[in-house]
Amino acid sequence: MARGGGRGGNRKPFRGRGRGRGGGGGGGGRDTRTEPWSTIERKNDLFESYYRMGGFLEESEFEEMWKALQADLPNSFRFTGTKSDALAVREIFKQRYVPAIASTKFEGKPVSPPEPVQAFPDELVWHMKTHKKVIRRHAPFADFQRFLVAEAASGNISRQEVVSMIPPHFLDVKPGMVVLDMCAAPGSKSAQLAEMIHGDEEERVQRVANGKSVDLEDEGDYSDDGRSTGLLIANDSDYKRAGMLVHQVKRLNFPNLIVTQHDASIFPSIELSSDGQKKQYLKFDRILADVPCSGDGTARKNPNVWQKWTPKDGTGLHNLQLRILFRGLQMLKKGGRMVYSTCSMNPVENEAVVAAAIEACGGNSKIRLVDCSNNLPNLKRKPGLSVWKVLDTSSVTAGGEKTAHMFTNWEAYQKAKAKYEAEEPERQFSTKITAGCFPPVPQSPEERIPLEHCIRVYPHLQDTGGFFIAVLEKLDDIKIAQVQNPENAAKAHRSQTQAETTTESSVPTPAENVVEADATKAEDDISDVAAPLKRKLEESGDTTPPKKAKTDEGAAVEPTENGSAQSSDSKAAVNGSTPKETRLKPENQSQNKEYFEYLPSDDPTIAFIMDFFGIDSRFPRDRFMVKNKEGLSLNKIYYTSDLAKVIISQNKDRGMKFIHCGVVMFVSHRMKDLDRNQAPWRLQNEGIRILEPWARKRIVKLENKKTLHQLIIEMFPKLPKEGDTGLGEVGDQLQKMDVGCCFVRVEKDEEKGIPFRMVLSLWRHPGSANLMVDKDDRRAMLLRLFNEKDTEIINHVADKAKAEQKARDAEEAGDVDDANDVKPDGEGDVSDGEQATEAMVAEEEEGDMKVDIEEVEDVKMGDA
Ligand SMILES: C[S@@+](CC[C@H](N)C(=O)[O-])C[C@H]1O[C@@H](n2cnc3c(N)ncnc32)[C@H](O)[C@@H]1O
Repeated sequence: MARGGGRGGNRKPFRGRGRGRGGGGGGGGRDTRTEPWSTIERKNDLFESYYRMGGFLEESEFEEMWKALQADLPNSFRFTGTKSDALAVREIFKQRYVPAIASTKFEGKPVSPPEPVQAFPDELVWHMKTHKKVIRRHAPFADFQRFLVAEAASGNISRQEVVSMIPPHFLDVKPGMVVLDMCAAPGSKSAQLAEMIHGDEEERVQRVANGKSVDLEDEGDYSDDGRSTGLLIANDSDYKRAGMLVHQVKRLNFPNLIVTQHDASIFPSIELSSDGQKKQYLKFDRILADVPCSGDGTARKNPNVWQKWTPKDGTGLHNLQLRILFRGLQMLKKGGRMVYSTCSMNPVENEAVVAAAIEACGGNSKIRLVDCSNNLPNLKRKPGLSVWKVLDTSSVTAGGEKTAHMFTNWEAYQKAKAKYEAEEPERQFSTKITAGCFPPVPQSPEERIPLEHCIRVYPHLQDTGGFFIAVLEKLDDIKIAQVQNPENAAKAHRSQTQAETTTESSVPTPAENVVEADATKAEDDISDVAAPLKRKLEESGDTTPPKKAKTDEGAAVEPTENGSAQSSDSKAAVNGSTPKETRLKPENQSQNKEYFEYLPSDDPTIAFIMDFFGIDSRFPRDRFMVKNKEGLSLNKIYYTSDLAKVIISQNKDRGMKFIHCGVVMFVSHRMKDLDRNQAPWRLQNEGIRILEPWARKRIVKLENKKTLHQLIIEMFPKLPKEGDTGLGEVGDQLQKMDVGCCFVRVEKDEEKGIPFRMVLSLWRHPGSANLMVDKDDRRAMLLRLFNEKDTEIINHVADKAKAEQKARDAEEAGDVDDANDVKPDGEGDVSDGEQATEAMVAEEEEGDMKVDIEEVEDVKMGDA
């Protein structure tokens, strides 16, 4: 992973909230409770009755599952990044913290230590029973908690739920692939996908840059001098959640990543450069649709499920889920793979959606439901369902009476509804149930969709939440006739086949499990079979239908399989009207718009920087981007991959909502008297590891752990012009170097206690040197590399400035106003905070190279 600052770097965790299955319904929506989770009664009769009577599991296993669903969820996390780095951090964890926790007692009882989750390879995923609140608050876990916080902030571990880690594993992503994550916020799965696309890029680039050959036996496309040519587009329709996604993926320092904000069900077709004749559109090798869902599989951590579960959560989302899956299948390459997942156990949101989408695409000959029993063989799972029941509640407005009904097929539902409408017209039924919510009824064995290939993960199987995964492969192009209306296509298909097969289904239905609300039965019969379900429901329990897909002004232009433009306006599709041809509207340049402007390959600033650091000519000069309207290299210069550049350049004025792309590689070190092009630029931790293999100048080799320790704990240590610097091997090299930024290269050396390779950025001042790593990351490095948690970090410049300021304040006013204290490593953007400190040093040490402090302050307010 192209992380900056070795395993330190400029990564801040997003501190906003991101719980729940955003965009989903009441059950799994955001956790908005005010009362403590431990006091919430984990009971909901309707919820329990549906899963107990629905024939999901044998009775005894159901009891086990339900008990697990009511228990607290174990803590879990995974080690992230390139495999070698992740394994190194994992070893530190295993050697230092696991034994310590194993010997800990909490409230007099031994604590069960963290354990690797066997479903995942290489012991990279761990879970622990002790509740995270206990770990956070109680002394015996303080060191472990410090480790978790520091490594999460540094991006070396991701605190993610175990089941949420599963879908990317089934997607089988290889470096070089083009991947779309349709509903990506807050981004934990996007992070996994990005890591997979990245592969072992750094090792490969180092080999190429050093004149060695790339190992061609490995899978992946490394034609770009070892760099991964792959790309991830992470999308979310929700503005705020898309913001969370940006914060999450920024930490990855991945130049092959674009964040967009679109309704996934009408995700726009992405234009590639035209070949002069007809337009080319991007098709994806892999697509993940981790769709908004009711989230009833999250009941172990989400009290809303217990308090508000209603079948309407699932039925209300079925149509949106279907449209998203269908749109994904349209955009998939022939031969490509798509994963559909939810954290709901409800078949209406799962198998029903998968079956309806396959039918809408033209059946098994077009889309194959992949049998993944050999993937993640240690994952305990249950097969997908081929038969299920649909639960609905009807209500009588006047008395507020609500009754639950279970239906086994569409025809029975329609009959029951017709009967009620005739006999009890005041009773309101859900309008959301459609034919597609019911099990498919194939007309021939060939038509049967092997829904058992879907994967159900229940809470009791490996002590997790509940989850559903289906893996689909596109075998053939979807013809225009099918590119119309997924819901109507499925409905028409089901109506026809069910009318023909209601009495004799070709899919055997286990009679003993059927609880059928059939209009041919008397009302009393319905009451009998559904007795446990028939009850008055609290008004609050039957929530309004879940949030719908946001409308999207720019509707999609769908390139059909043969390349012509064909509308896929899915709103029209849902309404049953003929889809209109609509196009992305070119967006006006507005105040809020993010600008993505590429610099020309002969840009003089780039030429200067490349020369300053001696960057090999094989490093591309045409992928640098700035984020100002004028396209000027002012404060920050970003780097993106080639494909990201093509996509951004070709589509930014077509109405596509790009909200993030690029890794900050250089930030200007402004100096008043120097031309901008001649001013030295800072290497940013975000991009340093992408550039470093190609650098031939301004490289400092750090070999001793002691020197590293000193550079971490001392900010701005003195660097005398001659004689002993006190900075070990690094001091000698710095003495021979001009003022400006440089790479500090630290090679992995287990004997010396350096567990992985690091690349850090350092500014050489006339009289001092400073690692450009902020205090939090310095502390994280001390903990990780030296197991030191209390070592003080000395900032020579800030200490001096603070003392001077204090003296002035005392002299002038007496009272010191804390708010005006010099804050050398500001709270906000790390690099900007560093810049202010560097500015102070420059002013003091660099004399005539005066830093324009006002400009630096401007940068802090909002950089272009
Ligand atoms: C289950 S969450 C995704 C979790 C995410 N994959 C992860 O692993 O962090 C579902 C997401 O879908 C988004 N969403 C809801 N409706 C959508 C739509 N029509 N198009 C795209 N995203 C949508 C929600 O904002 C929410 O962030």
